[in-house]
Amino acid sequence: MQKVLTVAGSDSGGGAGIQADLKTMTVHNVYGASVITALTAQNTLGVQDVSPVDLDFIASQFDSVFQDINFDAAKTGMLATKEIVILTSEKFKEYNQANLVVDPVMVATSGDLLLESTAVDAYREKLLPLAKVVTPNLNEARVLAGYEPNAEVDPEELARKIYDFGSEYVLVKGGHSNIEATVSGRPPQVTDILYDGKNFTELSGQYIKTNNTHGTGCTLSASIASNLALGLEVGKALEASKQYITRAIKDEIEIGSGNNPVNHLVKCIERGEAT
Ligand SMILES: Nc1ncnc2c1ncn2[C@@H]1O[C@H](COP(=O)(O)OP(=O)(O)OP(=O)(O)O)[C@@H](O)[C@H]1O
Ligand SMILES: Cc1ncc(CO)c(N)n1
Repeated sequence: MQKVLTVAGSDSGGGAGIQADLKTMTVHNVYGASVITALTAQNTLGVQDVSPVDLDFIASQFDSVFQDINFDAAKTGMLATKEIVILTSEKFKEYNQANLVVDPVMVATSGDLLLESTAVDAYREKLLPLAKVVTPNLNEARVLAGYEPNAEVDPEELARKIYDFGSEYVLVKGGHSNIEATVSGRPPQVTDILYDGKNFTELSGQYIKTNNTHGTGCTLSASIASNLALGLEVGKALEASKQYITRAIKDEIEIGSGNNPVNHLVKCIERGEAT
């Protein structure tokens, strides 16, 4: 069985972070393991508290899993502090991890901060050079590229600037763009752009008008890592993952009274395997 590692924070509410990643890996039929970087007290309404895990203990988790298990792919999510970004980069380098997907989580859907601002340089200098794919949303892309979070910048320009930090591919996600204002007469689409240093490829899917997008980014990056582990090349992995996240958003589930999570199990349900 293919094995995938997630290095991320715990979401007690179960919609994002480690919990989203392991569910997503499971429905992709790959084995998921985890290094937990931070604990969040969180639900569909927001993040009530955050406690980063002690740095030495994060290092112990890395050594435990890497000394025993060879991972076909890995992903990072919430890394919380500059020191955790640096440690994570060092461990991936030390253990020569291939197929690394970096989701540079900075802010939760609820608006709560999940990364200290001084960690951005560590992402640029240490982690991005090790990544196969980096998957910023528009705000994260602006910050990584050195702009203000709300600056009006062409996503292709952002992708070019981020590519220069050394990842093999950059996926700038379009989930937070003003989609409805840009469509005329055709079903609204949400488009992510993939850059490989030479060409741009658009990945489009149906836009779903909903606030229930808690965990979309985590779920997408866990799906990409799973598809890479299964042997798909990057373009095909992203196409499959885009289809999966669109279906997971569309299949709304009622969990709490705030921004509900996507349905990570949608693939299972469609295959009739969930029951
Ligand atoms: N309303 C929507 N309808 C359809 N697809 C969407 C919608 N919102 C986001 N997506 C898709 O979900 C994926 C994740 O994108 P998004 O921009 O939401 O990530 P994110 O902001 O990192 O997520 P998170 O809010 O979990 O941090 C992308 O493929 C994006 O196109
Ligand atoms: C633990 C965690 N990681 C990532 C996100 C981003 O959605 C979140 N809300 N919580």
